[in-house]
Amino acid sequence: MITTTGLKKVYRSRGREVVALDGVDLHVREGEVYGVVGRSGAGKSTLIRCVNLLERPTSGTVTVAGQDLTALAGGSRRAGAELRAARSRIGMVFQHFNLLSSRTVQDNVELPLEILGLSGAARSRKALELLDLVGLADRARAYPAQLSGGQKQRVGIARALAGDPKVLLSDEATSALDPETTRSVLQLLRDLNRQLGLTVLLITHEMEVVKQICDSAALMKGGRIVESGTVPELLAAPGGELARELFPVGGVPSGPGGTVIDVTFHDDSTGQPVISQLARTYNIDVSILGAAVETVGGRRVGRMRVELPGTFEENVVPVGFLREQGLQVEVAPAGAAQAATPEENSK
Ligand SMILES: Nc1ncnc2c1ncn2[C@@H]1O[C@H](COP(=O)(O)OP(=O)(O)OP(=O)(O)O)[C@@H](O)[C@H]1O
Repeated sequence: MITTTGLKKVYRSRGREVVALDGVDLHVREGEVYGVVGRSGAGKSTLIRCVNLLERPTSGTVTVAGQDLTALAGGSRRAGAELRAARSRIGMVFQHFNLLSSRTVQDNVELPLEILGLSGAARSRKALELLDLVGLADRARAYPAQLSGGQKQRVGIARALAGDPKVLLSDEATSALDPETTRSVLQLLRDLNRQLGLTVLLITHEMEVVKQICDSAALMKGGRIVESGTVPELLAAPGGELARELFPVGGVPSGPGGTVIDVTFHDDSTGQPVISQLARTYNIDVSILGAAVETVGGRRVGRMRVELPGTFEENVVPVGFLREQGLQVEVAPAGAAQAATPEENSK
């Protein structure tokens, strides 16, 4: 649904060059919620602004719903008619809501419809429908100053949906909200994603956002995507930074001579007594070093770090047994597992 290839953005200011995007290849599938995370300055805002061409990339292409936006005329200051039309099909929500304080809630939602040239009656009908969808039908006549932060963001979301977009971009939509309001706004985005088949690309610096609603995620550093994949894939990636941050599980090995493995299990296999089966079947002592079960993207995911006696070679069969039970097994990253060599880590 959204594809960028070789996306590069270089800002030039006062004779200095800043490479904000350094060759970003992003692929967001239709109907998924995709989160881009990274520290301040990683290039997240630039990326999202390049996706709807609010910022014109220095090079590379952006395709949304099969249309190459970079081929359309115009840019950040003055977009051509085709680009304006394409943009109206891409909704965007902002961290600070960007509502007009002098307009009522309903009039804020009607604004993009005015620009699209809808008649007064059609605008009003559509705005009320959208406010109902975000749970604010009774606040249509209120002004932004009379709303809570969460309600303001709901208005922002209703306004973003005015052009019936298939794609919604979210620029740190929950960063200004408290944790409880954050959860309810994220739940709304998830519901809209499912109900309307909306593809959502969001940027955030909060791992909780990825945990709660993302199907896929990417980690940005220095203008590049350094890790990406579906959330289950990321959780299973050995030593992956996103996996560690999404779902930290620690545990110190008892000493040298053992093999430390991280076992990840999903919905079906949570609650199965696989570790005791392993110990019984192979008559080995299994030490559990750390474990946790969490809900990530609406699915129950468990992770356990266990230590098996002996070298990795001696444990090939027990590891194979765990994999046959549908579990993802990776040799724990170096440092945790003294017995593991780099080759073993990549097995
Ligand atoms: N208009 C601009 N002119 C010059 N440099 C810019 C401009 N916008 C962003 N940059 C620089 O580009 C780099 C990436 O910035 P960007 O805002 O995309 O990062 P970010 O990950 O979104 O960070 P934050 O969460 O702090 O916004 C930074 O070094 C930033 O200083």
